[in-house]
Amino acid sequence: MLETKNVSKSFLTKKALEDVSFTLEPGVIYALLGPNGSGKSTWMKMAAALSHPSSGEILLDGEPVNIKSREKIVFLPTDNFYYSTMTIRDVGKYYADFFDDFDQDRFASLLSKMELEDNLKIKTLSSGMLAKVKIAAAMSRIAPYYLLDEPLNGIDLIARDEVMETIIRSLSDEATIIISSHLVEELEPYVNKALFFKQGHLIEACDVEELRSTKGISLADHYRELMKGEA
Ligand SMILES: Nc1ncnc2c1ncn2[C@@H]1O[C@H](COP(=O)(O)OP(=O)(O)OP(=O)(O)O)[C@@H](O)[C@H]1O
Repeated sequence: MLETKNVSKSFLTKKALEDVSFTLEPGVIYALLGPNGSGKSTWMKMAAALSHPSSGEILLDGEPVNIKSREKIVFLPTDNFYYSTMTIRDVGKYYADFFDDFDQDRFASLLSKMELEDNLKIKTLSSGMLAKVKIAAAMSRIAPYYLLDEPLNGIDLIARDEVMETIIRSLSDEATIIISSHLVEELEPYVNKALFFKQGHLIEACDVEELRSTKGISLADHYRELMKGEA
């Protein structure tokens, strides 16, 4: 279980997150939604043990997340962390060296689904192609938790659905995934639950199917309602 308990995070005087609590359940696909600067990446980096809460804690199976928890938590950050001279094949080797759970065959198959040749150099890729390589590498790890920060950035409209399907198909039934994105409509068909951040607060957690059946509104419309007044 991945539990966020009363987590706050400040950068000097800026409060990026304030008293946020929620638990990610196994086998659920979550959308992490909120306007720019609402704290989504800040939470992901802390859950990936790349930074620490100012107060509160994030617990993986009862223990505060730490370097060791990276074995169970796959994190896809927004920035590019590959060397420009690497080929896509080198990216696979680099992951295989770092992570025992990295599945080279799955990486090859995901690259082929996304029509990427593994002899291409990182510096020659378009931003959409690079985004696909990052997704293929992350989803080739076999882990219980995946945290994807804006994975669809740079990917064209037509390819987004294919990429989302590739992500979802790569998951085992028990795996938990949380995807942050501003592309609410694109995420909607694939997610079970949504967490809404606004100005550093978790303002709502909802079940997407329930939203449609009881309120008769889409996730995107619910988002618009909740974020009214935001720039
Ligand atoms: N290293 C940092 N130093 C100072 N302030 C930071 C730092 N990282 C984040 N912040 C601030 O914390 C707040 C939350 O930022 P965060 O990146 O988590 O938002 P976000 O919801 O991921 O935004 P976006 O959708 O634009 O990516 C913002 O006001 C941001 O300026």
